Amino acid sequence: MTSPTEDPVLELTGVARSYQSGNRKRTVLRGISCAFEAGRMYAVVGPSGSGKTTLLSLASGLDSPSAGTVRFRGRDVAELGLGRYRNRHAATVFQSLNLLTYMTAVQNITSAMEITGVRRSNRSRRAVELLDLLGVDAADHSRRTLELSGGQQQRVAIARALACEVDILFADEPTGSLDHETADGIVAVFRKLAHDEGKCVVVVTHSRAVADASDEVLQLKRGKLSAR
Ligand SMILES: Nc1ncnc2c1ncn2[C@@H]1O[C@H](COP(=O)(O)OP(=O)(O)OP(=O)(O)O)[C@@H](O)[C@H]1O
Repeated sequence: MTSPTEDPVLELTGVARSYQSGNRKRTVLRGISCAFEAGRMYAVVGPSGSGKTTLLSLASGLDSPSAGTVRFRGRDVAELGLGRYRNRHAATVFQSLNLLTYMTAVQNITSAMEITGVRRSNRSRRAVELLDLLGVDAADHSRRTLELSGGQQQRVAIARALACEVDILFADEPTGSLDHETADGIVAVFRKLAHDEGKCVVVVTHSRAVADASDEVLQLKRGKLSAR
């Protein structure tokens, strides 16, 4: 586990998340403190129900903690605004990918740019650059994503997440539905984004291979972090 450094890109301090169910309160995460740096790939592992996706939701600004703070470059994301944090700094690739399957690979990315404010005249060129970076064949750029393989769809979803210059990329079980070889290709993409592009990559995974390929592993057990 990374201990807080002088300049982490993302830092969680004393983070807890509880859910109210009727008159019962259930604490899913408690006292989570950890720091993430640019240029590194992290895996969040742990048994089913240990709170991995909940942690990802808090770190990525999709949800707010019941206690504690999430800081992006030293600034509380609640103050920054969760929407602004997600649009400008931290993107998430969901298990379901959420691609618009009737659109081409390029169109999926350029439509995401409409929301994030990349200039219209630059969108197609930037989309092609991102698809190239992620190893999507040029012939597949203008195919509807419905017609692409699972591995290629995953690459398009990652490219779309990078549609604006985000610093942090989160992914929830990105290799869960892929065969070993395709999964290895996706892991190589994450490592490249961290090590060559300077992104902070945080992946929730059940895969030992993904954990082994990461620079650091955060192990969750009964809502707490433990060193692996
Ligand atoms: N919105 C919610 N309301 C109530 N309980 C929730 C909510 N979201 C998650 N939980 C509970 O929090 C616990 C942790 O869920 P979470 O999805 O974070 O686990 P996980 O480690 O990602 O599991 P898996 O590996 O199976 O995906 C579970 O018991 C779940 O039922």
